[in-house]
Amino acid sequence: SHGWGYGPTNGPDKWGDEYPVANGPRQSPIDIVPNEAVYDSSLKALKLSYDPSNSKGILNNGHSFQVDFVDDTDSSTLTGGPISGTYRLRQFHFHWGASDDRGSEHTVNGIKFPCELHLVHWNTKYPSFGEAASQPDGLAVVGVFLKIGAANPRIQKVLDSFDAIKTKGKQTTFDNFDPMTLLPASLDYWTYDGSLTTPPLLESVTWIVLKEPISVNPAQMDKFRSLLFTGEGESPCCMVDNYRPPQPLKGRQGILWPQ
Ligand SMILES: NS(=O)(=O)c1ccc(C(=O)NCc2ccc(F)cc2)cc1
Ligand SMILES: [Zn+2]
Repeated sequence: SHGWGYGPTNGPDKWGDEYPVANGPRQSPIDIVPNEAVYDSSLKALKLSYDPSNSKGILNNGHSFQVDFVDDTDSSTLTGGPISGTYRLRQFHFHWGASDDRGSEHTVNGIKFPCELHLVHWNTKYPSFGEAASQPDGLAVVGVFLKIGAANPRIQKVLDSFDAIKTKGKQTTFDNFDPMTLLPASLDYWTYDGSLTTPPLLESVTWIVLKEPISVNPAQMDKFRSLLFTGEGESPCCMVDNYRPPQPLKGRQGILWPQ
């Protein structure tokens, strides 16, 4: 079974064999300990401005599913917060567990959430996503925790597309979706310098993790677990537990939060 994944032979503990940066100084995710967070009055409020017409398609990439956005103009951007300049939205995706007791990548005081949303943005001072991904200030990912609670009507459109992308490599159109509708009421956040949480694990991400979770109900959470890691015609393997566990802080400045 060549290629990285989340199984016993190709999972997070094995990634360092092919991607030595896995043991680098600014790896993600991490455990967030609010009481150890450092106050930083220089931080600004997050400014997210998304154009729903930029949403393009939804894809099962064999590790998660992602909703891709047109990122050839500054029409869906992230500014403010801990970053300077303008970062463009490229895609969003999720990580989740086989059961509600796990699934998130970041944890809070060691607590795992059942799911975590990542909105991936790249710094427009670089010519492309791929170029930005290799720069220390190249990417900014907004992380949002999902908890089990009331049904979330906003996420239903995403879940309703799953029948069309059940297996690895399948994609379908996904028009006019505003990712703003997936965000909680408060944009209060923790931030730290980190990495991609999947290979190539590049240390180019300014992480911005929102404090307030959004909710989904158990049936909606089960819908995530109906996707497959495997391709059509392969013996099916449920797409679950596609999360990397927390990594060592390695002396990083604790989590900063805004005023
Ligand atoms: N879970 S996460 O939010 O940290 C994350 C976000 C994006 C990617 C990604 O784009 N990978 C492909 C990729 C990576 C680098 C490149 F240069 C090109 C493609 C991986 C992980
Ligand atoms: Zn992710």
